[in-house]
Amino acid sequence: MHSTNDVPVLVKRLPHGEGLPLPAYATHGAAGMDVVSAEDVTIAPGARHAVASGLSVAIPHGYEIQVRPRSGLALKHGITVPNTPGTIDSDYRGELKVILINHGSEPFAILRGDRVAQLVLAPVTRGSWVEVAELDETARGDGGFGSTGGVVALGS
Ligand SMILES: O=c1ccn([C@H]2C[C@H](O)[C@@H](COP(=O)(O)OP(=O)(O)OP(=O)(O)O)O2)c(=O)[nH]1
Repeated sequence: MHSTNDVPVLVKRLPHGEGLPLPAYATHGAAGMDVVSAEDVTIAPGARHAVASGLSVAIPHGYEIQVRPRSGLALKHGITVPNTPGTIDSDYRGELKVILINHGSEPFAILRGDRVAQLVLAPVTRGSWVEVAELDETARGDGGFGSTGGVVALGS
């Protein structure tokens, strides 16, 4: 594997992606690269759309790309990624798409070139199952789903 600070990712522009900027980090410390839309589309309130990026990629084995929402769009317009984080597999060669849902009350117009989401390159740890008849005991046991306490403000 390459240094986790600079992992080359092969990217191919599709015909409808010509002329658009590649996904890019907006600042030196940004975790995600902003990705732009390759299409004009309006998402009605409550509707979903797989937004074209105009790109296909070949991520090195051992990595994935996570498609995450942009907080500004979420806060101001209710636009988010319903499958967040979307998973781009290292063996996927189709077009990278950004699934967006409009939780707002107004139609949301996207213009070609608008930054719609961010892409986070991340290492993947794969596991393998070890099947056993019994698991070890712990103090938590089967407690979950709020077993350690609720929300103070709600008195629960
Ligand atoms: O936000 C996303 C999520 C997925 N994909 C592409 C890349 C990914 O590698 C492929 C499959 O995604 P996923 O495994 O999440 O989809 P699935 O519904 O399980 O379909 P499949 O049976 O094709 O794996 O679709 C995107 O372009 N954008």
